[in-house]
Amino acid sequence: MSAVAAAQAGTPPALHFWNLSKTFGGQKALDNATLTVAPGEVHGLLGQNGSGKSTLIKVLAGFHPPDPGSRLAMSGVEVPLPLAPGAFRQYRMSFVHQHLGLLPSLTVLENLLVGRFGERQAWAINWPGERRRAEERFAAYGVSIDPGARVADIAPIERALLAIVRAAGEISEGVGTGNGLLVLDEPTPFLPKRDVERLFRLVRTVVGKGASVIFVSHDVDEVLEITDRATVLRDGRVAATLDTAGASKTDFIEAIIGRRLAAARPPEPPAVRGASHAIIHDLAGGTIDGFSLDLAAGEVVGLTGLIGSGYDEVPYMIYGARPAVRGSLDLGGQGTFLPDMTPAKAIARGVVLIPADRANAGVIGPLPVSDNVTMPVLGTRFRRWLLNRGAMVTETGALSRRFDVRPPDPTLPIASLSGGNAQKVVLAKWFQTDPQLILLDEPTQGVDVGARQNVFRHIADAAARGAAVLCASSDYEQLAALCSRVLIFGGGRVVASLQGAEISKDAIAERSLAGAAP
Ligand SMILES: Nc1ncnc2c1ncn2[C@@H]1O[C@H](COP(=O)(O)OP(=O)(O)OP(=O)(O)O)[C@@H](O)[C@H]1O
Repeated sequence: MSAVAAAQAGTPPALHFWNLSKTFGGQKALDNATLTVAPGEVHGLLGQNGSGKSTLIKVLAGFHPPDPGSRLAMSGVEVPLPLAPGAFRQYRMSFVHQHLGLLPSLTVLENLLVGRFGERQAWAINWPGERRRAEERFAAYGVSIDPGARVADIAPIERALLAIVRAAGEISEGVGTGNGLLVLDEPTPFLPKRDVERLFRLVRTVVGKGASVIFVSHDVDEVLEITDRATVLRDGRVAATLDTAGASKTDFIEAIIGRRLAAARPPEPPAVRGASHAIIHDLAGGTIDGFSLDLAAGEVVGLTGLIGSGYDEVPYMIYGARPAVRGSLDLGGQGTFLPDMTPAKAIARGVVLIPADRANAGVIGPLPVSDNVTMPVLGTRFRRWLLNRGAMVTETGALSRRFDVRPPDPTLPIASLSGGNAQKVVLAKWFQTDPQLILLDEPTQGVDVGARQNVFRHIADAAARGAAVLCASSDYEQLAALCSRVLIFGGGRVVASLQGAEISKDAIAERSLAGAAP
């Protein structure tokens, strides 16, 4: 039965939140929100960075207590709030977060059983029997993964499928009323587009077995493809609940950003200009086998390809964060042998890296935004021998406003910002140094459709001020919006190059797939 048909037939919703509010330090992250998920429905949860999506999920997981007066019912039965941590299990809920929660050094089977280690000693587990059960479980969900493989050795898509099968298993083995609810909190940004379809097939199998799914995402195309309905949050309130089949991409974007799409058109790619500014010669290491590139000042060059093609290793090797075995970087006439490069040397030469994994590599969570932002320019913030904290906060406040960080309060710990706003802080932190060479890895991952334009503008501005930009990304639309040249990798080498008017989302996709062909 379809979700809408079930709702009409009077079946109680799998989940019904109402009067849901959550206040942090006087600010409402959720403001009287309502969310209704029908049985067997895939329900999208969308909204700009900081709109309250994660807060809602964390209330459900028992991580945040909501404000008094908030109400929740599961399968028609009211549930007392706040939920205790872990209590979600007794309501047949399970969560898959972006980082999947797997232990890479353990096998697939051990990861499936890890929850039982608390109940039983490892020796008391019947491993051959469990392996058979795991194979049956994978087969029931149409997934093929070797239970004996180490999680570190399987592909990212297989890790995502494993995490979902594990979570779906927790639901089906759980007790309580209803058929269960699986929460997928941005499960796709680390996946190449080609693999997302496999993940969606699994989601359809999960709902086919009767469970409901909440799908949190910034990707409107994916939401249009996989959801039955979607709720859009804006500033903690519900801006719209849309029936996906009857809604267009424009309807979604308008509900998310509260204005028409026209204002959100990407900027024209900057034209190539100027003489050589950064020359990378014969870089090799990891998957990369001989990469050379001559970048002009003001040029934005994209690097892409399928997973495993090596394009995403290039920025880290130039920065000295991954070992190179040969190659050189000539920047403004000064040469560096890349096997000797270190991040400290790179920064001293005006090279900055904005990593994809910013939670681990980009910021120090417990420190205030101002401390994080000041790190690269700390030497300029001393007055006599004392750190001028007042200037730090004032400068960071101005930068936060320029980069549209919300809320623009430099004294907040960066861990309390939403994911997309933390990304804007990382950009502000490095762009203030007026770098010569900017290395980006998935610069708008987790950034909403509105703020994405802002990030593009800052990258284009930095290029216009004379920096050269190298941007590794699997988001072809983003590359088409940003770059004057796109290099496509296959097997560690550049296999195709697109320039100017040749660049489009479809042309990049086509060349990437061709690059992977034997
Ligand atoms: N622990 C916290 N302390 C203080 N404020 C918080 C905390 N967690 C979230 N907030 C604030 O609540 C608001 C909603 O944040 P939330 O993380 O729910 O947004 P989001 O929609 O998930 O954003 P994103 O798409 O960027 O992940 C933001 O203004 C955020 O700064």
